[in-house]
Amino acid sequence: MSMIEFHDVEKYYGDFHALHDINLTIDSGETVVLIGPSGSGKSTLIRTINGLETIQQGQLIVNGQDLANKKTDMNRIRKNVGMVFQHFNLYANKSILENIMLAPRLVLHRPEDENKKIAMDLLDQVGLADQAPKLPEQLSGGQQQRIAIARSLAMRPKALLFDEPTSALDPEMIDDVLNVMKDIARDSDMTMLVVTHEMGFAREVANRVVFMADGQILEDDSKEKFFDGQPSNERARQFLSKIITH
Ligand SMILES: Nc1ncnc2c1ncn2[C@@H]1O[C@H](COP(=O)(O)OP(=O)(O)OP(=O)(O)O)[C@@H](O)[C@H]1O
Repeated sequence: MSMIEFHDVEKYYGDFHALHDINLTIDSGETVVLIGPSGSGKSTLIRTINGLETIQQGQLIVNGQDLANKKTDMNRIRKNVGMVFQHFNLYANKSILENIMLAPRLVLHRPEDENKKIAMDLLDQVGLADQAPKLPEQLSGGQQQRIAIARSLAMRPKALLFDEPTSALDPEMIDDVLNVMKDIARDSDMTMLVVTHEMGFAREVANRVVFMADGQILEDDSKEKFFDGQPSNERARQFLSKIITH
């Protein structure tokens, strides 16, 4: 079953044509890595999926709902599709535990005891149970990003979108975050779309690699074809050789 379907999607920022003729289907449970040069439209594409950006043409179906349909309930989409940002976006004046418990309490009306148990289990899963009472600023960037992932998971979404989750982190913190993401990809039936230049992550857990440039999808391959058989698109090949040698 498909979780996300783009059909002939076009997106403009004013006169600027940011997404051209996007056709992409992501099945439930798949992990797809989206790569491409800076400014190619990766963030724009990922942000259309939970309605942070609107599209002007084509059809975008998420969890069976057509986002162009005015009757579509965006809150329901966002309950099912979580997002992890480059800069964590934690609530600065709330404790780590409260950051995780807030949305399930307000949106899902999850009972307090159950909410706390789920939050503590998630903190344990990301290796940060001892940080529960602290404020975000007392944690490192890598720890904050693991909290942001736990916060998304607390909503029990069907899909998680990651927009360059490790690119604001010091190098020594990147692996801890990637390991949490790899565990989710391997051990759950979550659908994951990940914008990242971390090709080790793609090699280990992605099902597919999608390459974008100039607002278009130029390559959409299985991981095996992308890394072993080489992408057929020349720009994708060049991009791959650059990021892997650097
Ligand atoms: N709100 C906006 N208004 C106008 N133009 C925008 C807006 N957001 C993005 N753009 C433009 O759309 C293009 C695609 O941007 P986007 O952030 O999606 O690319 P990206 O591939 O994610 O880049 P990066 O890897 O640098 O984050 C860029 O040329 C950018 O300048």
